[in-house]
Amino acid sequence: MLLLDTPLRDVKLIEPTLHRDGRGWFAEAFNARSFREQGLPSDFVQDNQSMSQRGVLRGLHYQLGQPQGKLVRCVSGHIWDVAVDLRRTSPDFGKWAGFHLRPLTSEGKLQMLWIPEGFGHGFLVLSETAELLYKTTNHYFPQGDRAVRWNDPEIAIEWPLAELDGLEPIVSAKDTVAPFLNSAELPPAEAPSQERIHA
Ligand SMILES: Cc1cn([C@H]2C[C@H](O)[C@@H](COP(=O)(O)OP(=O)(O)O[C@H]3O[C@@H](C)C(=O)[C@@H](O)[C@H]3O)O2)c(=O)[nH]c1=O
Repeated sequence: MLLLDTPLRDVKLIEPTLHRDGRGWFAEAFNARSFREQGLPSDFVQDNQSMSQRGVLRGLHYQLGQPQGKLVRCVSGHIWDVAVDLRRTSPDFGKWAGFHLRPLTSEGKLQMLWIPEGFGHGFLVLSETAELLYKTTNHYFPQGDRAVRWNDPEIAIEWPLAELDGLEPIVSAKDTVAPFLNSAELPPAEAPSQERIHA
């Protein structure tokens, strides 16, 4: 398994070893021991799966109280995934990075994105449909469910909207009215690792 740095500190691309043979390929998409050895969390508690149509834009989401680190994998279609650093004390606060995710990269690699607790997460679907699988380090906590506006000019994410050929992004009612970063209720300054609730 390879762990690759990205322009955002602590956000990593993960490439599990892919074993090809005459039947196709095999990979350990997640191995708790390998994750621990690389200094990554291995105690994921929830697996989420979502399917979206072309043009769907979900985000930018995060949770207060029970922050979620997310291990994101696109298992069908093509998405552009984005992480925004919402850790107030981080030198990268407010910075974003975007990643094209597909079941396999153009070089035939399996690639996942690790987004730690304290980041906002979103994605745009560029194919007719796309399915996302992601593991989380904490359970869904509806009372702490929060979003920052996907097109906040202060964050200035360069969403690849031109790839939608004129289609307007499809955004949930909740995400359409999400606050901008300057008025959003953000996670506490210190990562509350000891307060993480894995009930
Ligand atoms: C996220 C989530 C939602 N739900 C329910 C609530 C609601 O009825 C329905 C759809 O929820 P949402 O509109 O919040 O789904 P969605 O917009 O897909 O939210 C997700 O977006 C991406 C970008 C993330 O990073 C995720 O953590 C999550 O926030 O599913 C759960 O039961 N468990 C969960 O873990």
